[in-house]
Amino acid sequence: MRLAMNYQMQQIDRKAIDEYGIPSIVLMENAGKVVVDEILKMRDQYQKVVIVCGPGNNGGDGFVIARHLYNLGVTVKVFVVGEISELNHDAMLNYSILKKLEFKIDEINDDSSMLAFERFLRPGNLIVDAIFGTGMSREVGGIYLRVIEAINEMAHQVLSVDLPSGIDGNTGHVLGTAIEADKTVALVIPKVGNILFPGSDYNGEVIIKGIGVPDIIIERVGIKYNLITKDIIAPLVPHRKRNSHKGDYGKGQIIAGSIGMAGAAILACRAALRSGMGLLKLYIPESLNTLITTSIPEVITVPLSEVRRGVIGITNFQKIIEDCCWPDVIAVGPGCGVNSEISELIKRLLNESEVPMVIDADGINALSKSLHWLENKKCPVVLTPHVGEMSRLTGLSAEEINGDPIGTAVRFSKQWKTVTVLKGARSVIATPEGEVFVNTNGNSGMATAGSGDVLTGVITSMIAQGLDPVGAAVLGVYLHGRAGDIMVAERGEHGLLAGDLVLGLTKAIRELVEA
Ligand SMILES: NC(=O)C1=CN([C@@H]2O[C@H](COP(=O)(O)OP(=O)(O)OC[C@H]3O[C@@H](n4cnc5c(N)ncnc54)[C@H](OP(=O)(O)O)[C@@H]3O)[C@@H](O)[C@H]2O)[C@@H](O)CC1
Ligand SMILES: [K+]
Repeated sequence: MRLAMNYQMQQIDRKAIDEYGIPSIVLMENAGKVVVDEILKMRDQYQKVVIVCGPGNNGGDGFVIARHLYNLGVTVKVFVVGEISELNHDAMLNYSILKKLEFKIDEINDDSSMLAFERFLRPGNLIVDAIFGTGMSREVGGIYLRVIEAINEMAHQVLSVDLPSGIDGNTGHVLGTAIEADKTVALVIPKVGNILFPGSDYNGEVIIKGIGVPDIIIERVGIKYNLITKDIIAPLVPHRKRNSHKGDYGKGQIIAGSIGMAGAAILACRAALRSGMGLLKLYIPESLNTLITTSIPEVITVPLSEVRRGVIGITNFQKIIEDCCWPDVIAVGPGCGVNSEISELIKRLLNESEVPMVIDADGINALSKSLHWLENKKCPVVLTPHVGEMSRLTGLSAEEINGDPIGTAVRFSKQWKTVTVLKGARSVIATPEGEVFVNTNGNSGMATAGSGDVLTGVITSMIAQGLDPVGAAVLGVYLHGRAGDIMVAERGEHGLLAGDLVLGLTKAIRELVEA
């Protein structure tokens, strides 16, 4: 599903209205009706609905909602923040209909009207926030700020129309203050502000509802951002034929592990095999061989001589490079440690190998000192940095990256021609062409050691099974998050281990296959 910024939503509206002749008032009517459907589903949770309207079309949606609820016999009260005379055309039209129905509509524009409004912010009243949507253009101030803060302080249940007022639909940033909604009905397609943090915390549950805009109009706007949903994921899951053998499910090569970090190698391998890879070779320092083969007998280990205890020596590189025509994919980095040997190996693999490469963890750290190596790469590269690693790659602060995760990932991918998986509570996958996929599943239990190694294993596995690097990254991130959700539902968030995610993976894949 596409994910829009405000201006793209406005382009969709304009195309629907001007080029396809769908009157704006019809779109507003549809918008109001789909929100009413959601309000009716909550019927046992309120006695009265209090609708707070702003000056634009978001407010216009609010008036439509009021009319339909009134028709259905629900007790409704309507407020306009600011001056009724400043309502825009369509909002004014719907306001006028309400007036003809002898609705009493009050303005909130001074201390006494503010006090009168606050009396409605009590238990039993559902507050509908129709103040601002995709037209938010600046920081909230004045009477708007007072209204939003009063709602946050006193209201018991709030439903936002399209976006919580005060959230920037382009970024998810809070423009001064914002409504803390329990539920948000996002219209047509979700906006970035419905999905990214901190906005996501203000949206509550997000419900996406169409309002009769044909898909072709949305496609013609050329949006490059996507929300990862099952409709994108389902076709990516590798098919398993009854009459098949392990060679049909790909061969992978993982270079991982060092003394003290053998677990990273084990987790990446388990995740790769548990998500369906046919054959896997793990290249490890020889002193880890016994430990690894006893922990995970299904993997073929290639023990390599060490330059010093637990670190693969440079003399092995020729063997790894010669072997690199064997697999369908190479992953390098989990638990390798930061050392000049691994840096040299990555440089040579980038220069000489033509199979797709997944670079994670210490591989990323090695690369961050010499990003220009990417200029000479012969293979597609997937990088999977978390915010700290992205900071090392770009020189940006964590705050700057968190403030613009999509922009950061897109700029990096375009500059270095990589598929970039910027991991976080909303992982962002960006392609060199500027396409973006945002993932929303997963939970805070997954913020645990080894979680990234599992993701590397899944993405590597999906490339081995024939997916292109972008598809593998998208499916891998989704499955990883879903595995976390499944396991947390069973065990709770606090004690989730990365190893649990490996178990969850099989369940997440099965869920998709059986759907
Ligand atoms: N277009 C369509 O066909 C459809 C749109 N739909 C609905 O419309 C919504 C978008 O409507 P919209 O474009 O009118 O913008 P909206 O969010 O109502 O606010 C704009 C108003 O707020 C004002 N304003 C902004 N920031 C402010 C601030 N900080 N403090 C004070 N004022 C501020 C701004 O003033 P201005 O910037 O012009 O000075 C302007 O007056 C969309 O989210 C969806 O709900 C649906 O009905 C389906 C059909
Ligand atoms: K709103």
